[in-house]
Amino acid sequence: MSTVVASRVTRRYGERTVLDGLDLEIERGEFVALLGKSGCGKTTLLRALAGLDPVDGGTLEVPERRTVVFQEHRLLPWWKVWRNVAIGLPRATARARAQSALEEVGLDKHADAWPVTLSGGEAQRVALARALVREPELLLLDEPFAALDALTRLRMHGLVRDLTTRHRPAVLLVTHDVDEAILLADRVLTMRDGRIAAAHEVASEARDRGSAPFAALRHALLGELGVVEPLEHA
Ligand SMILES: Nc1ncnc2c1ncn2[C@@H]1O[C@H](COP(=O)(O)OP(=O)(O)OP(=O)(O)O)[C@@H](O)[C@H]1O
Repeated sequence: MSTVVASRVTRRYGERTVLDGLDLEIERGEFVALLGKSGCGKTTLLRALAGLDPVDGGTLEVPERRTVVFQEHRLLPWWKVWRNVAIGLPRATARARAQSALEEVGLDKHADAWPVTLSGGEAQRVALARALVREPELLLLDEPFAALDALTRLRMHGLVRDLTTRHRPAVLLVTHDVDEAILLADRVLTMRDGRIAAAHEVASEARDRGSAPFAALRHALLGELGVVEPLEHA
């Protein structure tokens, strides 16, 4: 069963058509990564799915319980960490639920800290806890690791994989990082001319960075993105 069904979605900014009859389905519990050249409309699609921006045409079916993690953590500086996680939760259980979400991202000891005292990676883990505490059916990730250093990013990949395997939301990850897309997603999509141009299922062998399937998929994706020439006999 699909959690997300986008059908013939269009979005225009003035003369420019950014989404042009786009179709997309995401199954329940499926992790989908979306790649595409800068400015091709990835964030526009994600924001439409989040309900943050309208569309001009087509239909969108998305679950009520959906949350977004952005590139920047967007924690409120005047609230302690746990309160940031607990925003909008019923008061009686807020602290306990926030605490357990923070435990899941390894930050329960920071529950009473102020956001300003956290590192970039820690703040982004709090943002993840804040998203997951709501038990979303759809988790939208808009380049959430892009601003992190390489080592922290790798740790975040492991964490996100663990968390999504445990909670099983449908996930749409917008990223520029081809390796990240392959390592995290069940399916990698590329976007071009306002539509999904290609879809690749990721075989479990391809999640090994040293493997031939990883290299082949990486090359195919970079070819689709116009970064390398496609292999003639791929
Ligand atoms: N509010 C807006 N008003 C006018 N044009 C916009 C607006 N938001 C986005 N655009 C344009 O729509 C196009 C798609 O933008 P979008 O942010 O969705 O691309 P993207 O694929 O996420 O890019 P990037 O990878 O660089 O983040 C761009 O050309 C952008 O300039």
